[in-house]
Amino acid sequence: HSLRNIDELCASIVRSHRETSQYRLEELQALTWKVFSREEIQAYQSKTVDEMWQHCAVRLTDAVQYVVEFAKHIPGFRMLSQNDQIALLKTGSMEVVLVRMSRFFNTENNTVFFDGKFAGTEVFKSLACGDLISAVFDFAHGMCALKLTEQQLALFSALVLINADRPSLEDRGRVQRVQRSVELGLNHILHRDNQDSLMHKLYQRMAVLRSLCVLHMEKLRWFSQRYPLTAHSLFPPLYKELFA
Ligand SMILES: CCS(=O)(=O)c1ccc(CC(=O)Nc2nc(-c3ccccc3)c(C(=O)c3ccccc3CC(C)C)s2)cc1
Repeated sequence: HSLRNIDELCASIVRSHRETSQYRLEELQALTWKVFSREEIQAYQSKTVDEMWQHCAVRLTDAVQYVVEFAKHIPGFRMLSQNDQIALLKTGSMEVVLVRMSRFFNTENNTVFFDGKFAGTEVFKSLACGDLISAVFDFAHGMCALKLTEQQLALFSALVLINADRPSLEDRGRVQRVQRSVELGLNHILHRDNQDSLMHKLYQRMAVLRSLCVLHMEKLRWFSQRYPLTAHSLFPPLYKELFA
């Protein structure tokens, strides 16, 4: 890998991240003061469990669509077989959504961007999965503490996605080669920013992400057993394809 290749790799991943982010950082930083009123919070809390799950699943699926676009522009991702691309997205897309969402987390009042405003954990009460919600908020706090730049976040997101340890990969070797080049890119960016120490913290974040997504799948299984109609007919197809 000549330095030129690594620079080009980083540039294309950063460009793809920028072009597939639903919201720009400055856009949402201007919105952090917009929180939900008592009446709006009441309205969310009086939704039934399946209404709120469906409401969130639609937004989550929207965010996942952008991550699929991001993946398609990562050099080497399109060279992988269709099955391997799906396998990586099946397990990685939710993780990248969580990494991206943590950019729009207001640590001052512990709120996350949701439905156009910033929501505290109480907004999600009717989901009946408080442990998942608090784990997501804790993860977002941890990510904010690292104060990643958009470029570092772009390379980290690509590394979260291109993971050769994912289950049911056909050509693990080829995924390893793409993963290795993305790792070199992230190392290069962190070294250039004089933040080599961030690398091991980012690997710790990846371990937390994996446990978060296991929790998400467990809750989804619990939900679809309890509300089979909603899960099978009202959830967005992509959500079912990737998470069910
Ligand atoms: C991701 C791209 S982005 O531009 O950063 C972006 C783009 C769009 C938005 C707006 C948005 O859709 N926010 C959502 N927030 C939450 C949420 C919810 C509970 C706690 C914390 C955040 C959503 C979820 O549905 C969610 C997310 C993680 C785990 C669990 C769930 C609940 C599901 C499984 C029923 S959707 C925010 C940020």
